[in-house]
Amino acid sequence: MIELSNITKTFVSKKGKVEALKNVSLNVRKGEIFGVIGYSGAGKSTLIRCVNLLEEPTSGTVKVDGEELTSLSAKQLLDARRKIGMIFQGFNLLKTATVYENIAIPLKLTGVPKNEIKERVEKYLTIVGLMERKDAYPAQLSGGQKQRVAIARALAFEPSVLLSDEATSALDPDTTEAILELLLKINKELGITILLITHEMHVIQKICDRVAVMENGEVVEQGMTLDVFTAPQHYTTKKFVNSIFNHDVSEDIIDSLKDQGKIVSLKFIGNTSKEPALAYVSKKFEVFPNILSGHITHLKGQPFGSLLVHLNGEEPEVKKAIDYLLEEGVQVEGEVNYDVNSKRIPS
Ligand SMILES: Nc1ncnc2c1ncn2[C@@H]1O[C@H](COP(=O)(O)OP(=O)(O)OP(=O)(O)O)[C@@H](O)[C@H]1O
Repeated sequence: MIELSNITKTFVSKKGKVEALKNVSLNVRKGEIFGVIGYSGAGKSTLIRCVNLLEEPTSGTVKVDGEELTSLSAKQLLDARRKIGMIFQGFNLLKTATVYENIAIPLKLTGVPKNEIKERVEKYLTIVGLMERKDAYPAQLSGGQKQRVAIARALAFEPSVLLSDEATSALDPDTTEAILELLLKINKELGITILLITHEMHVIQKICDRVAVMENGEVVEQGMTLDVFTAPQHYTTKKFVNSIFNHDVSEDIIDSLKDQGKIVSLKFIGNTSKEPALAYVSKKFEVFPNILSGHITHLKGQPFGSLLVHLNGEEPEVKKAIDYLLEEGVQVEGEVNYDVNSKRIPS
C-alpha cells in the first residue's frame, strides 16, 4: 500500500549538510497498522512527510496505492494526496471555525458537493464520537477532542491511508489510550491502512501489527511487532524494550551479587508468562533464583514479562539452569551494562 524504496533526504543549511534519511526502504501492507519508532532526531518526521511528499526525497521512490507519487505533476499530486489523510501532534485546527466547519471547509475547498459535505461531516463526527460538539470552537475542546476533530477531518476525504505524526504525544495517558482505541476502530471498521511515527513504546505495543526502528536516519530493524520486540537485535531496539520494563535496581545491589552467580534478565512471551519455569530451576539444579525486579506488560495483546533475577550458584549449575530456561522458551540475557540513563541493565 505504501512502498518507500531507497529514500534519502539531505538537508543543506548554513550549518552544513544533514543526512536525515539514508537509504530507507519500507513496505506498508494494505489494512495494517505500521509503526515507526525512534528517539528524537532519528528521522521519523522527515520519513512520514516524504510519504505524501510534504518533504521531497533527495532520491528514491514513493508509491502509495500503486501510484508513484515521485513522478506526478503538481496537479496530479494534489489529487493523489486526497487519498492520504494526515494527523499531527498539534492538531492543526482552524481556531476561528467550529468543529463542523473545520471538517466542512477543506471539503468545500476541494469541490465536494454541499449535500455530500453535510453527510460526510455528520458521518465522521459520529464515528469519532463528537457529533454533540459540532458547534463548539477548538478552544472549548480538550486535547483528545481536538484530535478527534482532526481525525474526522482526515477521514472526511475518505482516504485509503492515514498518516499519524506523533498524534498522541501531547495527550495524557488516558486520552492517549482512547485515541489509540479510535485508531484501531478506524483501521478495523473502515479498513484504512495506518502508518504512524512515535517515540512511545506503548503506542507500538498497543496497536501496531508491524514496526520499524529508526536510528540516525536509518531503519535498523523491522518486522512483526512481537518478533522485533521479543528478540531485539539492535542496541536501540533493546533500549526501547528495556524502557517498558524499567528494572530500577541499584548498582550497589548488582555489584554485591554479581560474584556469587549470575544476574540475568528473563523475558517471557505469551503463554510461557504463566508457567512457573523459574520455580523449577531451584528444584532441578543447585541454583537459588532471587528475583530483583519484575514486570508484566502486553505486546499486541500477548503477555510479555521480564524478570531481573540473580541466579545464585556455582557456574556449571547456573549454566544448566540457563539452558533449561532457554529450552522452556524463556529469553535469557546476561552481561550487565550501563544504559544511557546510567541504570544498569542486562543487554
Ligand atoms: N528542515 C530541516 N532543515 C535542516 N535539518 C533538518 C530539517 N528537518 C529535519 N532536520 C534534521 O534532520 C534530522 C532528522 O529530523 P526529524 O525531525 O526527521 O527526526 P525525528 O525522529 O522526527 O525527531 P523529532 O521527534 O525530534 O522531530 C535531525 O538531525 C534534524 O535536525
